[in-house]
Amino acid sequence: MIAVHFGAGNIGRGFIGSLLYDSGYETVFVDVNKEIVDLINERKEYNVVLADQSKETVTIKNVSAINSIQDPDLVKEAIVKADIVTTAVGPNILPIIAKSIHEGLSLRLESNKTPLNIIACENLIGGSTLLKEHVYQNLSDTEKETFDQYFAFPDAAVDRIVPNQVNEDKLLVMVEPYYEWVVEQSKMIGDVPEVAGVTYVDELNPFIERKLFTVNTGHAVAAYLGYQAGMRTIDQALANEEIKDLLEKTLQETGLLLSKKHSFNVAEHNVYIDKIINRFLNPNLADDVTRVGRGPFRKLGPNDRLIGPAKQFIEMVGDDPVYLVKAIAAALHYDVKTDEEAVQIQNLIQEKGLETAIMEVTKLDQNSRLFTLIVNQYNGLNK
Ligand SMILES: NC(=O)c1ccc[n+]([C@@H]2O[C@H](COP(=O)([O-])OP(=O)(O)OC[C@H]3O[C@@H](n4cnc5c(N)ncnc54)[C@H](O)[C@@H]3O)[C@@H](O)[C@H]2O)c1
Ligand SMILES: O=P(O)(O)OC[C@@H](O)[C@@H](O)[C@H](O)[C@H](O)CO
Repeated sequence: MIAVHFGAGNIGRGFIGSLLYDSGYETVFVDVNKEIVDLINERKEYNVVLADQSKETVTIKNVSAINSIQDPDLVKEAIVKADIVTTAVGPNILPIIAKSIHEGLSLRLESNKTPLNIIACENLIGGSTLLKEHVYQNLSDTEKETFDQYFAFPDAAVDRIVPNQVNEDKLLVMVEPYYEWVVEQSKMIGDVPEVAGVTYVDELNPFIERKLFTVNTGHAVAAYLGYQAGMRTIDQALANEEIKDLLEKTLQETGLLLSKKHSFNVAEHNVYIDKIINRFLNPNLADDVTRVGRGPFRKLGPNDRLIGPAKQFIEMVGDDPVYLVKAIAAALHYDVKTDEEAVQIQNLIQEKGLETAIMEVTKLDQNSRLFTLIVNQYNGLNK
């Protein structure tokens, strides 16, 4: 069995590649990072180390890699032979890889008319659906019908904290022991691929919202407040009782929304929240606040981990989301010079003013309740 995986980065090697190997796949990584591609091809294996006291090491074998800048034709040929295609490149890169996927799928139709699932393993709601939209962008109606007959883009939720790697061995990845990969089976085509550790569900929305609005909302709170307080890592940020308290209160807000919207059992959800906070406290991860806070433009997007639950909290709970709004204001203050999106937001605020910046980033209506709450919080009126 052959898996083609776009993105041989932290989650690609440390999570998806690892589960694919466990399931008997030969994995072909596609990446633009020459050093990583060359090393994978030279060694044909890499190590994954668990970030706990055991420091257990697993060697991932049966891997190769293609440099999609140097060898675009090899990417297409790999897609022709693939039994599954997965991605972990970051939401902003999906439109870029869509071109190779489109070309690969078109070539596949000439010689291998078997069903294929393409699964985006990114932190966003409807990631595979978005990828499909980009792949289908320039197809005629007839081509779309043919693609629909053979290809599917089931959405997924992936959860495993993989920090930035600072190892001498450039292929080694240190990962937390915990992981969860949930895939929407109702949107799949053909036989369901056997991937160890994947949970197949009929409806993904409760799972992706539970993950994004707990793990990633919580992470964002720790990162943006931690950064403001001068902390380097997430566990250091949470050693500060005030930040930990704000994190817990924010997750109570998203928990209230999630329980109401998806009829989650409140006690069970609280156990989930505690488990997530304990994962953040793992001192072996040393997860930089700047990795977790990266890309604030995306993270302040209308359906992402901060604005998404805050908007829905107002609509469904019928109250003001106090702590989510504090996190949003902290994200608007995030001014890391090496983060292009942070620089973009700070420039917007300076050049066009706070209100226009909030509208452009969050797409909120300036007459909405949430917009007013954010402006007041940012200006220090809501303590
Ligand atoms: N790291 C985590 O803890 C974690 C956990 C769950 C989900 N995710 C999600 O996984 C995705 C990847 O995150 P990551 O932490 O692994 O980032 P990363 O930067 O470590 O990996 C991304 C990889 O994509 C590659 N890439 C960039 N442009 C490409 C292109 N055009 N074609 C092919 N490859 C390309 C990069 O070279 C890099 O190797 C993101 O959507 C992230 O939200 C991350
Ligand atoms: O990957 P991002 O930038 O969307 O979010 C940063 C972190 O919150 C994220 O990578 C988590 O570590 C991950 O989602 C845990 O499953």
